[in-house]
Amino acid sequence: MPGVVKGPQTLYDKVFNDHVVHEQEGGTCVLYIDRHLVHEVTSPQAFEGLRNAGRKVRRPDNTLVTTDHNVPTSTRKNFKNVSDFVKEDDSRTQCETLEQNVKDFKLTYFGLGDKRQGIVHIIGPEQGFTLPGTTVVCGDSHTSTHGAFGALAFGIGTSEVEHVLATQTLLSSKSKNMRVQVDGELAPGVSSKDIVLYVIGKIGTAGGTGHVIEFCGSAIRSLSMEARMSICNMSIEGGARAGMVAPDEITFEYLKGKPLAPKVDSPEWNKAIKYWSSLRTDEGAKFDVDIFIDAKDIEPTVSWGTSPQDVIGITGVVPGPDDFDDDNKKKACERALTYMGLTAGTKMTDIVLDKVFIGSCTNARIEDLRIAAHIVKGKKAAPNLKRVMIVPGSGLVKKQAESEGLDKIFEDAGFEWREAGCSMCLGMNPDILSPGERCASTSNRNFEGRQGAGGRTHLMSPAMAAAAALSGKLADVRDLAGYEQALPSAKSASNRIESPTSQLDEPESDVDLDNVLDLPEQGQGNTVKSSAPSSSGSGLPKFTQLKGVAAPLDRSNVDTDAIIPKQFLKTIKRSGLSAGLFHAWRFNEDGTKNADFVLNKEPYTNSKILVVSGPNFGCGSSREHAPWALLDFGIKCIIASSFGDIFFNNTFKNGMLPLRVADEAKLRKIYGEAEAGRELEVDLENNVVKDAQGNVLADFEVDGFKKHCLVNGLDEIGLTMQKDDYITKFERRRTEETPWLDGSGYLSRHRTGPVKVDAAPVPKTNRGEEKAEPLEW
Ligand SMILES: CC(C)[C@H](C(=O)O)[C@@H](O)C(=O)O
Ligand code: SF4
Repeated sequence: MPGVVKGPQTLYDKVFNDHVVHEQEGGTCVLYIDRHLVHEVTSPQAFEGLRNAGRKVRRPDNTLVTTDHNVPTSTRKNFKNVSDFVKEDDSRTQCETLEQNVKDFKLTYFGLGDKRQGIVHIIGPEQGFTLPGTTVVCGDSHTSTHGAFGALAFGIGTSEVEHVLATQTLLSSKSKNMRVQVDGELAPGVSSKDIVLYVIGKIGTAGGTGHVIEFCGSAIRSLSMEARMSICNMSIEGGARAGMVAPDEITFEYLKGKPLAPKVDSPEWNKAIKYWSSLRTDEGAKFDVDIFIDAKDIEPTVSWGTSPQDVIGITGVVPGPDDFDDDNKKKACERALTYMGLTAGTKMTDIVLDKVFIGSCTNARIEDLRIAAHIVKGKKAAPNLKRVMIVPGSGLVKKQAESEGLDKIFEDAGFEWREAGCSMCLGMNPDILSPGERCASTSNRNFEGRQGAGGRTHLMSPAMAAAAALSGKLADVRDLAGYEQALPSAKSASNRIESPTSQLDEPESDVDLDNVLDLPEQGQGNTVKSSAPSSSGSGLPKFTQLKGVAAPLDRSNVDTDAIIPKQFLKTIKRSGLSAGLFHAWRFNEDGTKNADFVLNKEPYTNSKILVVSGPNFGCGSSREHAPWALLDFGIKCIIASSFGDIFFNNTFKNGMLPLRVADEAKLRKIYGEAEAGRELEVDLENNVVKDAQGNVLADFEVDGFKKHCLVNGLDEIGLTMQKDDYITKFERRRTEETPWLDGSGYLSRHRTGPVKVDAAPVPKTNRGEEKAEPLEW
């Protein structure tokens, strides 16, 4: 059976195995994708790729599009269209490009004129687009959010967005299993955000690399779906591409009445419940890593530094380099303190703030807003704060909050009540921090410059952010009278947004609905005409040997925000991105080059290779702009002890080689050569790194299939399309076994029923059970 583990299986094993279309020797699988979410930042180049190759979107009915990152959160009262509404040229171009693509490829779209618009990870669950046991992807690292439903959900780069649009599959190999078990009762004032910050503090931002985390234990089971989503959302901050929670009654209750979930009590619903109930880890299943946490050890937790692992309980003090053993960590701590303008030993509650942001895909759901409103009711924002923003995660969250009067509570307290979008989580729209400003934020990343160049972020829960807004400093929510009632107990956690059924037939869309269908024409998909030839197996320049200058970079945990900050993500092209490479490090504030940064020094201005001293290079965001920027600069190979999973994957798609050298001594030797300004040679055919004289410095391993593609310059989409028969067969079976996954259920006036695939009946086995022949790539 392809990809199937013999014996007891984990939740992840089950969902993965159920989606294997085909497995080839070496473990690379064609994995079927049930749900594809698309937004404006990571899709333009993917649609362009489809157009250039004359390819179609294979399953428009399983694709849902919205705009969230670039959108202003100012009032939409006078909204007519994005062209007039979005004032920044590059943001507007991205929004307009998305709408053109939606029209051309006939996709379901929630634009700014539609109440269902919102952050992509909020709208999927809200609509029932996210369902247990599905595979969910998006060109966005926080796709891990959807794992809260027992879905296998992970972020992908733009090349993979194109791959999914074209084939409804991805090429993937099995990850390892990691279990994070949190048992016991949470102390009053402690919420799911504190759990996940605490976990990341324990395992580190690379702790989950190469793994899928299953969150379990009594503390997790007691949480609402909203709270579970906040936890899975931040799995990526713990290095894991995906986090999962086994679906249960709380999950099923949440899904009842959601527009795209099967209709409650219908035969489909009953069948679905039976299947969903089987999605739990078998007794005795093996985890590669096990972490046990006692819920009572967790206190309200906040971040002090510039990595999500830099966290501490609110009663603690800012740590200093002496608190760490590891050299890389000492250096990182020093850097973080300088950036954050903090002194070791300062009490966390003495840290004075400039702004508070309650929003993002981590914490902008209705439950989050209810908690924050409960804390601030009848009180006022501290006078020292320049701004307190509440940004609901979606139009529906906003509507629901307004129906409960939460907007009034916030406005009476002096907070701003905004429209839905990503907003100050990363500031691709006008909501940003000014240099040096300090913000209490319910978002997920505290990277340098994340909320605005020079801005300083402290991560925390909505309850803690609300408390901070009242005191003007970081604050302990437990010092406020009545705080216990703000945080919902598990029993009261049925915060379902009533399904806006009327909107199904009458969406308030700003796109011409006659051009927006939700179904492919009888399995044809929607093609945009192009004179270019369709699929072929080749496409990228070949990578065999690479000889050149290697630049030493003395950093650890380099996130992709640092490799290329958000302002450079507004392009709709893949080229010209070197201008943004390491922007905050390479350039001074006045735009001149920082003479101290390695890539500005000779001979490194011509580097072809980057050697990084610390681990976890390319962690965080899924932006493929990071490898594009490196490549545009001339860097084709990065050598480090470890990499963020999504970045690692993205580099291969661009004919680049991320090279893992785990052996510390060997990496130090390579780094030494780079420091001395000597050339290196990376010989992929023989799997070795050599110095300029040809002496071998290290050997390395690369996945066989990935190497094959690099050495031969193969295009994975073309290769996968050659396996169309297998994909079609899988889809037929999917229609038989999980019919609720066909068709998206929107715009019923256009619907004639579920997607019909003229399938010969297939035997009722678990999907994926059929033995496939190895792919001959
Ligand atoms: C724009 C997108 C690629 C990015 C991500 O992948 O996470 C963004 O959502 C972020 O949070 O940095
Ligand atoms: S992390 Fe922030 S920017 Fe990224 S999807 Fe979530 S809200 Fe948007």
